[in-house]
Amino acid sequence: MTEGREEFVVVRGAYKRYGLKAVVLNGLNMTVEKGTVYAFLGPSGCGKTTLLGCIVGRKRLDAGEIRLGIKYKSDIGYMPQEIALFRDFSISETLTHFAWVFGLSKQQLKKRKEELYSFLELPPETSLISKLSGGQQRRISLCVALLHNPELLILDEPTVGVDPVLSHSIWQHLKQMSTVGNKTIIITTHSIEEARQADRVGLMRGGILLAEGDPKSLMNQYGFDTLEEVFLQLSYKQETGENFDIDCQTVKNYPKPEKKPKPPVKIKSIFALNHLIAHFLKNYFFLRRNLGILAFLLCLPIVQCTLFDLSIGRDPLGLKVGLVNEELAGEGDCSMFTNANCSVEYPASCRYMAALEKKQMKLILYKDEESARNATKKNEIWGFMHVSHNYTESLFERIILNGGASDEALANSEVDVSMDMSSSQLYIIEIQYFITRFCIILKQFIY
Ligand SMILES: Nc1ncnc2c1ncn2[C@@H]1O[C@H](COP(=O)(O)OP(=O)(O)OP(=O)(O)O)[C@@H](O)[C@H]1O
Repeated sequence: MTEGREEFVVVRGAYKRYGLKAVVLNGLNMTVEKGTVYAFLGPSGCGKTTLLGCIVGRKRLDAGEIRLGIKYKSDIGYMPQEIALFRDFSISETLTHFAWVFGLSKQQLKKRKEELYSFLELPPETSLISKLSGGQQRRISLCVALLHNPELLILDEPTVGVDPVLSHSIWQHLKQMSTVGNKTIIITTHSIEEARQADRVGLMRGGILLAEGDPKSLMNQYGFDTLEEVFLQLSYKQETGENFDIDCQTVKNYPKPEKKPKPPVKIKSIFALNHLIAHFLKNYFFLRRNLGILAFLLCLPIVQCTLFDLSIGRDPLGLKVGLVNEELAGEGDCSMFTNANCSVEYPASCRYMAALEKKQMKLILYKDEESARNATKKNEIWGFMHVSHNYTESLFERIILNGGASDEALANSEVDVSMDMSSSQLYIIEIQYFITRFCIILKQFIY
């Protein structure tokens, strides 16, 4: 520890495993001071990315503690190892989207763009991310992490695929950010040569930090001229030491706290307008380039509504329905009445039956309720209706009370008509008609 420097990232007794056996962090301790560049060195697969994921709150430790000098996720600039960019966007669209995510104003974005473009040597703004080389994409990813000038920068192998001159310039810029801007930076790298430029290095292997300190002191302490030799020496010591398991597959006494430690950072607020706009912009940029998908998305609700209406939105056709018409003494023969407009002679139940037949229901007459019920049980009909003997009378009473009614309302009125059909039967009708209609429409599409 350097005297007078504040601890900014503190990891104590960090444990993390995937599944039950693959222990990746095995009680790791690490300290990063404010305003320094910390290089995190270790062989591939030793758990560097996992630890960084826990620091930024993407992953959770099984046990241990991480303390940060910041509270919120938005104070971190994180460049993941994988290229997490929208491939369909141009560079300008990508930066505009992330500027909204970070809540930058137009002027701030313009200023940051000018600064970052000059030192990262980025391609023209209109270039599509998908058309850039791997190294160029990584530089855009780095640019995004630096965009909001965060207090803590976590960069997972930022210089992979970048030429040595640019890599040197990136390191110089990061060092300047830490000394002038008092920013704290953690970088993972495989390059021991690069790591020498850092203020402090952490050498990780087998789920723990073998050593940490400033590169020169480490080399002095172990009596070597290069960090590589220091690392080799420490690795050798670790392997020949007791209780060392190279793959960390079995760890005795793996801690099992009652609760997993909480992530070290929180989000500022669950709802933020700038995030909503960023999300909207993301979709807008995407759809602007994919007009086919836009057309499909616009048409989908129309197609869905049409299909829904065609399949279950209509009246069932050809439904066999029983009818017990007490008004006509169970005969249901309407031909003996004169069917003239406004004829008081013509029974209302006859108009009712005519209206149902117009709806293409097949009316089957039954003399009494008993026989209609039996037919329903035998599934000969879907259900039956019961028209009471004073249907016309009560209907007229109602019409007089309501001050008159149209002929159609009269015919469609359901006064005193009971329908005997269980709700499960109604559901079956709906489903049956839905399937039939759907199959018909599908057939039309196929042929
Ligand atoms: N989600 C996961 N599920 C299971 N195992 C995982 C998962 N993520 C990582 N691992 C394993 O954990 C170990 C550490 O992975 P991690 O990515 O942290 O290593 P690393 O040191 O960053 O490697 P590299 O330098 O190659 O990027 C690896 O053996 C990896 O296979």
